[in-house]
Amino acid sequence: MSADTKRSDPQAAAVTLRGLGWKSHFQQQLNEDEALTGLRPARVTSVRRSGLHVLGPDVDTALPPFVDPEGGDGANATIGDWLLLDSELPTARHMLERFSLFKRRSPGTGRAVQLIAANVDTVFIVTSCNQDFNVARLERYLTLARQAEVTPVFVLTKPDLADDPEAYVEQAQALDRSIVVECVNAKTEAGANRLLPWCGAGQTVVFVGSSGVGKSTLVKTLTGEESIVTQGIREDDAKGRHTTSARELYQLASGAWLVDTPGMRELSLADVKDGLEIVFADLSDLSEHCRFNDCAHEAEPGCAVKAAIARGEIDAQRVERWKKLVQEEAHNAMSLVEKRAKDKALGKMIKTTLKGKRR
Ligand SMILES: Nc1nc2c(ncn2[C@@H]2O[C@H](COP(=O)(O)OP(=O)(O)OP(=O)(O)O)[C@@H](O)[C@H]2O)c(=O)[nH]1
Ligand SMILES: [Zn+2]
Repeated sequence: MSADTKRSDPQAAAVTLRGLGWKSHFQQQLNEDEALTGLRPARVTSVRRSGLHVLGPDVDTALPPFVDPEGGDGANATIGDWLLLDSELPTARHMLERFSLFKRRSPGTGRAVQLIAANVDTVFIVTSCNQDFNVARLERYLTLARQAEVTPVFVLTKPDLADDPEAYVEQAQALDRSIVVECVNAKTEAGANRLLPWCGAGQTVVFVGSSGVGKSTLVKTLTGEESIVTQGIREDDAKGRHTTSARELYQLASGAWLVDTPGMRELSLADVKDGLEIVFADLSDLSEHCRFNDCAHEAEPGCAVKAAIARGEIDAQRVERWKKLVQEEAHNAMSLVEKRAKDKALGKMIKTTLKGKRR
């Protein structure tokens, strides 16, 4: 999204737990653990190297980075997380269990997991009714959404520039009959307002999609001109100067919270095994009937996938897209060390083969 996207100031409106996205999912955790009594919930609205910013009904402050002592891969508090604060200082004591999470592998550093955003309700997967429309890309975003356990909504923009927008809607819908497909002219208020059902008070949403598909245009309308507009919050940098930094979680006119972080663009297809099994459930089920456990569905005998293609029961192109994503996921999920070892082994194998040929 372009930097001139207008931001409403979360401090402007009265802050309530529910308005911040508090749900029974979180309340239950409080109720079930006596040790948490008396702690105050606040939501992480921004994450920097220097620390977090949290917002709650009676708190709006910077905090040092928080790592939940219970540990694990996802122990760092990230944007959208709920923390429980000590009433005095305030200090973060506990992180509440998330209901959804976008994460990625940081490139080049082996297995380190980077958390992008937590507790997101809806991901708007935006594409246009033109050459940007690409079924493989939609499947890729869908896989990321399913992995994160966030409800996907397809948003098809620029119908006003297309001869037959319905054809695009039909193609998107065919990917998954259970997903809502909205076809909207992003430049009109009526168009953007079609997204309001997912943007109620306390909902958390995020937009993904290629550059130029209309994400900023939609957000501008949803931000609303009448709300107090800022470019972010002022923070002192190390040299004591005021720098303006955008918050990564900010509020739309309807009361929803928008995740706006560059991390969303850099999501890679690592660790999306579950996502792939949901998006391509029919194909993974089918592959369980292949004779070989590790069937690549190429030329193996007894391949159930190939057989189903031959009988005309499944779409061969979809199978190819699935195989490509599965391969990409496996490659991304490998650590750098494993990748190097694999390359080395391959190099050795080629050398030996060449030697054998020469002989
Ligand atoms: N005619 C028409 N133009 C649109 C529509 N949606 C977006 N546009 C135009 O497409 C251009 C790109 O829109 P943006 O909102 O900047 O796209 P973006 O997805 O935010 O792009 P990035 O900021 O690069 O990620 C702008 O000139 C918009 O006015 C639409 O539904 N109809
Ligand atoms: Zn097979």
